[in-house]
Amino acid sequence: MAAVSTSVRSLPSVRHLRLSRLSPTVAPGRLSYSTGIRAISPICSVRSRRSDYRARFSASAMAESSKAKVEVHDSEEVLAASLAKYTADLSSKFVGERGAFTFVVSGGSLIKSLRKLTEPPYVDSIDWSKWHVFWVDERVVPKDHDDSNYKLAYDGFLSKVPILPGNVYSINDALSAEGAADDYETCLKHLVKSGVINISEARFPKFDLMLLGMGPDGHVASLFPGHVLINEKVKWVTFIKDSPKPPPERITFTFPVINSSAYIALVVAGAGKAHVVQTALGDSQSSEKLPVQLVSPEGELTWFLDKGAASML
Ligand SMILES: O=C(O)[C@H](O)[C@@H](O)[C@H](O)[C@H](O)COP(=O)(O)O
Repeated sequence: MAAVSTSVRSLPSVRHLRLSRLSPTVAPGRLSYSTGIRAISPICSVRSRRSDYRARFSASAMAESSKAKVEVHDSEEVLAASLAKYTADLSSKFVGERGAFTFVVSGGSLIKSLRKLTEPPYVDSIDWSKWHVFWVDERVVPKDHDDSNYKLAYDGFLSKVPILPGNVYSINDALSAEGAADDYETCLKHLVKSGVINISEARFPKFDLMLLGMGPDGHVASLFPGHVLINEKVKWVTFIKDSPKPPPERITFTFPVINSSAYIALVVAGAGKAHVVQTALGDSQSSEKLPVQLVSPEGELTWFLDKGAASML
């Protein structure tokens, strides 16, 4: 762990490590705020023409994190409390600045870690009416299927807070994987146009906060190690039909979209992922990066780890 220096805040249960990583070229986010939010239909059924699938850059040429914050918590319970405060603070910042808060979730154990947001004080203090909810990836199954990330988020989070149903942007589950990816991208384009979602200088959607889980193989969203999709540089949303993690058919945001985010939280708990956390945050010499190592937002990246996940750092 060269290149890691410790700067600890006074919170008793939290260890903050400030990482100074390799490339100095990735500047901290310059946020641009748009106004004039218009309500639009959450049903994103307009089809777009797929642009060519062009992978013009190799994954290893993508930017690496210039800096990331790492929080290590005594337990997943404490992690969840910290994640709730972090999210609530960003919600209030963005609602104050731009009148909306665009919030992206993944599937997996992350949703359980959002539970503190559904309890006091946050359930009462957050301005939920300004929230717009998206998925960084989704399994192409019906919304009432046990594998659905929408169902997971609905059961564990959305059904417990007063977010407007019209501000929840789930996939059209009547479409094929390819169709659902096109449809979701078109939906994002409408929301960028109407000012709900910010746009980055590189003309990708710039979400206010994206929460990512990480798989034990280092995947994020549905971007898996060694898969061609990690090189996608043009599309906003793409699809996979051979996901190594079941179910096989999914749609996923691409790295240019993920890395346009103003804030990203990588939420990882459990000793089973300690090895990959060590690889991701350590001084890896390998030229082939894991997907999680390609998470390098324009804005701020914070890792939320419990002791188990951080045990090899
Ligand atoms: O739909 C999915 O499968 C995901 O969005 C995926 O990227 C998930 O976040 C990781 O696999 C971590 O999942 P766990 O936290 O459950 O291990």
